[in-house]
Amino acid sequence: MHEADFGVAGETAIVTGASQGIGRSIAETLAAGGANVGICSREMDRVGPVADEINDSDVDGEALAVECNVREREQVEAFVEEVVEEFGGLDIMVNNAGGEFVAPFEDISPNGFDSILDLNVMGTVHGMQVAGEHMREDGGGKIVNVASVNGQHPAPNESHYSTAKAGIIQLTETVATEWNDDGIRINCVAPGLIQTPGVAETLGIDSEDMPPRDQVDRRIGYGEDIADVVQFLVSPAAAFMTGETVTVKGVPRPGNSMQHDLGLQ
Ligand SMILES: CCCCCCC/C=C/C(=O)SCCNC(=O)CCNC(=O)[C@H](O)C(C)(C)COP(=O)(O)OP(=O)(O)OC[C@H]1O[C@@H](n2cnc3c(N)ncnc32)[C@H](O)[C@@H]1OP(=O)(O)O
Ligand SMILES: NC(=O)C1=CN([C@@H]2O[C@H](COP(=O)(O)OP(=O)(O)OC[C@H]3O[C@@H](n4cnc5c(N)ncnc54)[C@H](OP(=O)(O)O)[C@@H]3O)[C@@H](O)[C@H]2O)C=CC1
Repeated sequence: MHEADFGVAGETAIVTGASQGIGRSIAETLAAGGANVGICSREMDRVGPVADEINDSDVDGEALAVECNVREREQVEAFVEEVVEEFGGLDIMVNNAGGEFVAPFEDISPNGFDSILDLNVMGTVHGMQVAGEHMREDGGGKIVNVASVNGQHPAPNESHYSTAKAGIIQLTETVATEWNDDGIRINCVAPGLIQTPGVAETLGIDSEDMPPRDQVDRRIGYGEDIADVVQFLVSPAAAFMTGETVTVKGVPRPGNSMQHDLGLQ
């Protein structure tokens, strides 16, 4: 009998942008699955407590928090090095840190457009290249990049962000073909609207009374909806998947009454 293996126990993972939101959910989920997690954000005061919470809990995985801005190559190199030294290797890299502001195309300055490309695309490039070097030396690994449905479908006032997230999808597909022989699987997750502090800040959407996860319509997503798919993608169960983008958006946009109520379709 075949039994599906979604396990990550004993592996070492890095999750960027894990002081809150989707990244925090991914880190907590992987740690609960027994992986040791290196987590970062731009401020130790914000990411440190997440590591403390994991380490004070009864999950099997341990956490190490490091202050790191993913837009700075040297900081990413130092972050990855510290995690490799602490936990003795690197098996999983989740490039989650990202963000946006919402503005019409004509109002976005060159520097504004560049800041979103730099954070989302170059932040992912740094994470992939630095982690990839360690993984190649160790005989392989798994990388998951966090894109967005905005990289797949047009939406007004998201030109910079959609361009960046579409770039992440192409980056995933292209590098997956290059690093296959190194034993590195690279996949991408494209979330729909997920309830996070960043969404509350950027879009003003804070759905406090969330329906349960087993209800697919009339709700936006939980961080755990993305974390569970990330764990699948880095697990042995996804051994035959690389270069793929998995969309996680609940009921397809035209039918999701919650997203309609929020004025998003
Ligand atoms: C139906 C399904 C739909 C799903 C939609 C889901 C969408 C969710 C997307 C998410 O990513 S959620 C998480 C979002 N959270 C955040 O993005 C955090 C909040 N944002 C920020 O912190 C910042 O905007 C940034 C993205 C991190 C950029 O930071 P940076 O430090 O690089 O920016 P600044 O130095 O402040 O500015 C650089 C440049 O950008 C211009 N700019 C900034 N904000 C705006 C704006 N609102 N409108 C126009 N331009 C803006 C700013 O003026 C600077 O340009 P110059 O003035 O120097 O030319
Ligand atoms: N929420 C949603 O609906 C969707 C989100 N996404 C994507 O999912 C990812 C996470 O989004 P979400 O959880 O909503 O975002 P949040 O804004 O809630 O959290 C973003 C996280 O990234 C960290 N971060 C931001 N910039 C940097 C940086 N330069 N270096 C290191 N860390 C950084 C923040 O930490 P700190 O501020 O402490 O540095 C924070 O931990 C992003 O890539 C986003 O684009 C995609 C589709 C939909």
